[in-house]
Amino acid sequence: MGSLKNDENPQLQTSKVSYEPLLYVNGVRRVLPDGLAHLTLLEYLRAKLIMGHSTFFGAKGIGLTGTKLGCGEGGCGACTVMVSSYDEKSRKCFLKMFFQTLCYQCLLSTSIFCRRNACDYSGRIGKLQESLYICALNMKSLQESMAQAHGSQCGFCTPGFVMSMYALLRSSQTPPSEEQIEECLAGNLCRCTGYRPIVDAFRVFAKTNDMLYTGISSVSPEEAKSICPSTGKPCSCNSNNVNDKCVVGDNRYKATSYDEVDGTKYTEKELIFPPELLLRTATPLSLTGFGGLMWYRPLTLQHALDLKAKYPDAKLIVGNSEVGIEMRLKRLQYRVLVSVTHVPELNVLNVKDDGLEIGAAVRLSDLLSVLRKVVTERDVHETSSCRALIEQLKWFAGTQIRNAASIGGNICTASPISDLNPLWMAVGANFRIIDSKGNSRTTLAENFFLGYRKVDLASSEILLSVFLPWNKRFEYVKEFKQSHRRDDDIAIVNAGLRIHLQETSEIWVVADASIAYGGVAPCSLSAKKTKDFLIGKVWDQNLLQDALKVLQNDIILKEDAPGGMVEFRKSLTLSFFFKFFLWVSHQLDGVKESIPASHLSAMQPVHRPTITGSQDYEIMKHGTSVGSPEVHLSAKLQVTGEAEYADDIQLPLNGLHAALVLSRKPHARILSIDGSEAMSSPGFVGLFLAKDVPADNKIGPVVYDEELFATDYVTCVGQVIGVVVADTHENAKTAARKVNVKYEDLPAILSIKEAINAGSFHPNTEKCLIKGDVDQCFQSGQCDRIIEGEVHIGGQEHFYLEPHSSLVWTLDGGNEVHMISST
Ligand SMILES: NC(=O)C1=CN([C@@H]2O[C@H](COP(=O)(O)OP(=O)(O)OC[C@H]3O[C@@H](n4cnc5c(N)ncnc54)[C@H](O)[C@@H]3O)[C@@H](O)[C@H]2O)C=CC1
Ligand SMILES: O=c1[nH]c(=O)c2[nH]c(=O)[nH]c2[nH]1
Repeated sequence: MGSLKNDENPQLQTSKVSYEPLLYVNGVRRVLPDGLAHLTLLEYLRAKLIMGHSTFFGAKGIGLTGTKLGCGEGGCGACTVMVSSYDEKSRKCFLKMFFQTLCYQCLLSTSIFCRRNACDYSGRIGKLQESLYICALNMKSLQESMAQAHGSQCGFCTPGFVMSMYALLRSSQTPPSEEQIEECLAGNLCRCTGYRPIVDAFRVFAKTNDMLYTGISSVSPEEAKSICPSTGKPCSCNSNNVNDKCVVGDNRYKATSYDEVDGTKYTEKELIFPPELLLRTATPLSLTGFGGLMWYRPLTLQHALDLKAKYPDAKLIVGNSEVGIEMRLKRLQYRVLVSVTHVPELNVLNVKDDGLEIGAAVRLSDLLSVLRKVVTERDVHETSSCRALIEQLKWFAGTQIRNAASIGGNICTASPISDLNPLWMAVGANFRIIDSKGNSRTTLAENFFLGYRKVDLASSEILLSVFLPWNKRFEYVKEFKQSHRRDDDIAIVNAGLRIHLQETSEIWVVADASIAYGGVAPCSLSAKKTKDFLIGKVWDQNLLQDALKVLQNDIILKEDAPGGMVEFRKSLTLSFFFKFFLWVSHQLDGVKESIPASHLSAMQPVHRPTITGSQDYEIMKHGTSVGSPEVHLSAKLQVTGEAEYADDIQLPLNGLHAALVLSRKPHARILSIDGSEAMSSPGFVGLFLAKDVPADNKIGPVVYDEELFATDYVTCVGQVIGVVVADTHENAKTAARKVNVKYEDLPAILSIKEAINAGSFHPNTEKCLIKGDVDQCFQSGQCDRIIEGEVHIGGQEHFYLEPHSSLVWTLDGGNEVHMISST
């Protein structure tokens, strides 16, 4: 069992408390065996038997496969679980479910939940009523609504959506608004439905005019006539007759109204927090994991600092949303992890006379709540920075990440596209740093970021807190972020801008300024020349033009800057400043009058109204389901998490895992393949290459023109060269990476342009589809408009959800092969 070594904390030598890491899952008490600190909660929850790397621990897993492993990096939401926590401050012996208790389990080390109550999503509706301490009625309503509204298609993302929505409902005192529902779903991706049916399924629970669902319209009778009975919305069919075109049958899904599901019940019914966890005194923890991993959870700052002194290379973790990715996807190996989630000094949120003190382990969603409160309580001029942070946090990843990720984690990761770091720099935040001997120092955020993921922290130091000063009168702060999409996406360029103005003789003069950008350099970057230029200048239209010229030469992006889109990114830096200038000017008497009317729209924040969508279709009644919108047969299984996917099927006890050996070259000749290092890798069982394929190595859906395993040449990165088989998936992946392939590089053609120049065309180009005569059409003079130009479209990376996996077994001594595969 996990235990704190007594020499590390004398206080515990006499203590009689249990040191076992404990969690309750769906109300069932689970003690985590030691040796599993390398596992994620997802792995623990999903496994029926827990296998270590080449060691069978014999530990019993839970087998709750309703929670899915999707992207594994905190982007898709398929692994969402609900985690209940007890509010120590209010000292109430009952649980209140907060939205911030929703966590990405796949990124969190199991033991983080030792004093928390993880509520997984799995099992039938009936089963849920028994096993959950929560009011199952509303979970059931959500599931029903999701199924009936056609909100699940492949169903892989469905449990994650239901959990996000359920957490919102359980933590809301009043029915949530449509905006809140959309916000809570921003961290969940769906690849099939296009979201409309999902949002429709959940909108039932919003506090809105639910005419759509109840049929009781608030619109005038005339308007009501144009409401399509098929979609419930105004539509082109102009029908109000269920037998007309674009009309669904009587048995179409009638979504339940908020009143029908009795939305008040879930707030009335208290959640039960396991009494054992309530009474239990938190204990420091020391656990081990595979490969000599040591995982600590200190309860005091001193203990955390002692650990840092003892293990200078120890990684502090809070949300683990960065370290988890580094260890799992980037294969970085950290021997010692120190989870500082329970260190009080790192969790402070103190509103002081001169500003806000924020502990480094404070979660982003907790900061957001405090900032929202502060802006209602303090003078408006003092909270310009707070409002900028609130806006930026709204677009920072998804809610699940914001509930887990910490301020310090974001700062110390020093990502070049961090949303918050340019703001900390702009607002003049101070970072308080403490070393393992207890000496502390402060540094300006502006001076903290030294290079690519490099910060001003010695190995003996940790970030203790951030100090956010209140704003002065006529000090304005604004945030900017441009990403490919608004929700749950990383920035292309982001920025924090601050200006302090002083009024002298009816003109506004710049007293101080700070301009910081992300996404333009290896780390967040201050536009220092622009700042120097601005100070002392009069804030008017002339300043704008001159400042843009200085800025252009201040933030330099080379043509081959990593991240590409150089011209676009350069223009973003300027346009952010332009918008900032307008936004500030608009608040200044004597300046706002000079803003041309045509520029006013540039100040408006982007506002996306809540999603609406409708589908017009014709019901063709054939006496069968064909032609009518039936709930599909798997829907019930999918919404309850019972549907079994290839990855959910438990392997037989001695089942083996395979991982592919992939080409790392775009075009090369294979000179040799050496598997010796892989063979000595833990758990290795076999390596199979082209020469081992007993039949034809050629495959293809129609024409067999691809090699199963590359023989002499590879023609793209990721081409399959072979397969390694091992006792666990992790071991198979590790061994596959150790297969040493020697290549001779050959010239690679990487774009269509290069292919045209090289005359390199696909051999089957005679098979092409032609419709009409394009040249004749252009020459006919009948085209309204002819637009000419060139468009280059890059590859589109699909954000993966269901992993590609296959389960294969043989019968009859290998003569009969069975296979289940994700499609
Ligand atoms: N996976 C995802 O989808 C997303 C990940 N992120 C990342 O999540 C991070 C947010 O924080 P967490 O999850 O809490 O990070 P974490 O627990 O993974 O720690 C991140 C880094 O910060 C260091 N660190 C944390 N607290 C520290 C402290 N007090 N003193 C010194 N070093 C400290 C850690 O050692 C580690 O190197 C950000 O770095 C961001 O890059 C942000 C948004 C989305
Ligand atoms: O500062 C960040 N904001 C995000 O929205 C995000 N998303 C992500 O993966 N990393 C980060 N970092």
